[in-house]
Amino acid sequence: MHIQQLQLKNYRNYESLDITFDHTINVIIGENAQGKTNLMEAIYLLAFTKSHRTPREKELVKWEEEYAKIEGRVSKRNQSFPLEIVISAKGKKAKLNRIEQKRLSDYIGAFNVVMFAPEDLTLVKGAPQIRRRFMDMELGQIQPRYIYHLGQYQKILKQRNHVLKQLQRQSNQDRTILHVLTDQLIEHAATLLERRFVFLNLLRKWAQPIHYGISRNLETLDIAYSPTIEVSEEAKKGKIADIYSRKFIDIEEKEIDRGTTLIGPHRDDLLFYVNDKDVQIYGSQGQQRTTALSVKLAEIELIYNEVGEYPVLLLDDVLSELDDYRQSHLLQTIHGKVQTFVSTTSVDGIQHETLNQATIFRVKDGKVET
Ligand SMILES: Nc1ncnc2c1ncn2[C@@H]1O[C@H](COP(=O)(O)OP(=O)(O)OP(=O)(O)O)[C@@H](O)[C@H]1O
Repeated sequence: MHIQQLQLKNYRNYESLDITFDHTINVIIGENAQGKTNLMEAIYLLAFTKSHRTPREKELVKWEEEYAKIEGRVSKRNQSFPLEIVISAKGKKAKLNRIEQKRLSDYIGAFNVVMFAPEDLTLVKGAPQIRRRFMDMELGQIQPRYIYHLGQYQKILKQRNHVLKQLQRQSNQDRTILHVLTDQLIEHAATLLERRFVFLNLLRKWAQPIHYGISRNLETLDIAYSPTIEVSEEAKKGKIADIYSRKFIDIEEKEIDRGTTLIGPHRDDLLFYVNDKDVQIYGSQGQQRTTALSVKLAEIELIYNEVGEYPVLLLDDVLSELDDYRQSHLLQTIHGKVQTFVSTTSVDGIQHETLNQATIFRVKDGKVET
């Protein structure tokens, strides 16, 4: 899969841009605050319709302008098709093949991207929501239906929390609505959990040999899912739903007392173990980095296996953060098969072979020169 062309109109600090990319490696060089990450973000946005760094879409529109437009031409399975996102005060429109898609799940998945940015180095160490977001984004792009269930789950969760808050204030109220919402929540929670278990199994399968290789055969990696209920990873939706039902009955008084939903996929986490030790607690910074890199490289293979084509890889300001050995490993893994974008302030710290193979773009004040 490749992105062949990118056109921007009033996007961040780009007034107007039209560039074509190399199918192998594209290196984007520029001083700080010139627009390198903005360019990566625009490619990411074409895949997910969302920015990787802000939930506030207004920020993406160039200051003093009314709207931003991001267009891309992508080739997948020997076919080329256009993607378009327009953001304005009226909201966001996403077009696939020039046809507006009303539901996110009809758009996401057409173009697959894996981003590795400095904040991904906190995948292991950071807060649980970073790991949940990672699972949700990756699952969403290989199984668009997952996005539908996630959206429904979040909507019902909000309503349920609202009802729990009302009951907290006046606990002798009728609980019928709470029970209806609980059943609806369980339906989607069980689907999300079942799909996360399958995803985790695949991620583990691909990440383990990669981690072993990057650590020069010194470290084994394991990844575990940490749910809020006692359930086996092999459990199917029906069984998971039963366990949730029983647990919700058990904790009903506690939930009313706290005024919030205490169990469910929105509270789950992923745990990473290196040589059987929890790497979040005991891992060195190097081990945490290696784990994050292994997981990202595993995602590339996972998408290839699920979708049948390699995704586009965006390395925003991270290549020079990796030592020579990790860089070589990464470059060997992607060589000749993954279209890659590397952004950096300087070529120092980037291996010469990478630069020899690459097309170089220079970014200055929202303009790009090749
Ligand atoms: N909505 C916007 N309208 C106009 N300019 C914007 C907007 N949002 C961000 N910018 C500008 O974009 C620039 C930042 O670009 P970007 O984040 O791509 O930097 P970068 O080249 O990746 O730099 P660094 O190496 O520091 O990460 C800043 O000058 C910022 O003021």
